Amino acid sequence: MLRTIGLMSGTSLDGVDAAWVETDGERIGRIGPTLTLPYAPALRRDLRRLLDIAGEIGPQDGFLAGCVARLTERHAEAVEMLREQVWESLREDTDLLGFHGQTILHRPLPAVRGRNAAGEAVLREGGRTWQVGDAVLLARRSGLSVAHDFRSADVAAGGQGAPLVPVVHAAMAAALPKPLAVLNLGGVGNVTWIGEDGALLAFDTGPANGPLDDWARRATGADYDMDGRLALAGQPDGVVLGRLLAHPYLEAPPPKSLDRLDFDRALREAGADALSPPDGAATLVAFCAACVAAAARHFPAPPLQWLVGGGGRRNPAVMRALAGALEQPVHPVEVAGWNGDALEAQAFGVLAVRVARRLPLTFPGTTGVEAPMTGGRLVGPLL
Ligand SMILES: Nc1ncnc2c1ncn2[C@@H]1O[C@H](COP(=O)(O)OP(=O)(O)OP(=O)(O)O)[C@@H](O)[C@H]1O
Ligand SMILES: CC(=O)N[C@H]1[C@@H]2OC[C@@H](O2)[C@@H](O)[C@@H]1O[C@H](C)C(=O)O
Repeated sequence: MLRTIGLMSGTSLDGVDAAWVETDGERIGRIGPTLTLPYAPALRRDLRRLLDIAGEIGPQDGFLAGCVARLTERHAEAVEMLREQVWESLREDTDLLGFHGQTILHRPLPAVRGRNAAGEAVLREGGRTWQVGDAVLLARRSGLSVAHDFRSADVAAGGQGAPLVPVVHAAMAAALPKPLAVLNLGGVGNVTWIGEDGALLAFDTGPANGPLDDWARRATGADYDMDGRLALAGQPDGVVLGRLLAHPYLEAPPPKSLDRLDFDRALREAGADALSPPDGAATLVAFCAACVAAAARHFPAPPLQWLVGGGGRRNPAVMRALAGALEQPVHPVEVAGWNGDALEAQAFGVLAVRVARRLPLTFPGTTGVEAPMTGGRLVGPLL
């Protein structure tokens, strides 16, 4: 087994999650400490701007380079701090880092020829997914090998490039009763369905906290709707919700995945901007839950239960809406003994070892690739 630190900077742009895990890429051994280092407001703002301009800039862009340097530095700090904690608690060091980086653009090839996930006609150009972060600098700063660039080989092979975590969900859920649905509610939502025979089906459900965070920021100036207070004070608007529910992404069969901004236009066109702050928040919460219910219609068989990870499980308005929209029991992943804040970071530790061992990262049932595919790249000292 290798001792890894997985590092995830998610679509919420709130900071870097880091987690220590011992693993051979297939099984999980000891699970060590985890931490989250938030980004300074200025970096958060600049990363948010990067998402808006990513389609128009190239890899040499000066603004991008400045952001990447600050982002990588924050990751290096997270590694340094976590290694200290691991040494204090376990007297262990680390062999390998799994560095996801920050997705600033995600436009995989449409799964259906000539149509994007929203059903709109598009030219079938080469697909593209872009995670930024300087793996060479992180390897130099830490003195460790770094696995990175986890998604681009899959997209180049015609896959969706996301989600990647399902194979790790399946490993963690080995002893749990199936069928099982594991839902991650980050900026975007994604679900992993695991069948009784271990079959995997995984895809992005729709927007989750992303639009809700943007809404809360405009309405209250806060980074997110703390404890769902705004949403719990409002009522979902039936007309706006009805328009959103007609979005073709919901009915489109998997494989499918989303960019953090993919629904912004649909939300504007549905008239969400005209709603009061509480009703707008309640409508976005209801839509997030309805997207998950729509996702369940693509499952081969109903799950026995839903395990929910990611920041969305901390929002009581979201959890209440999910319980109302889904037919099976909904629990935070903690009921299975998992850590819902660190799950993605832990997964990138496991995926890093899969990169090093050339084990597949993606599968026909997860990203739609034709056959199980390896991916990712390694830099730094040889293992
Ligand atoms: N107490 C809380 N009340 C309401 N919402 C919360 C709370 N805590 C976290 N959140 C939500 O969770 C979000 C962060 O979730 P998370 O860290 O899972 O996202 P991420 O990993 O960046 O996204 P992704 O999984 O899409 O990459 C916050 O932006 C916020 O919307
Ligand atoms: C392109 C990209 O970064 N996608 C993320 C995003 O955040 C949630 C959802 O959209 C998921 O598909 C994916 O992340 C998780 C970690 C994954 O790949 O499994």
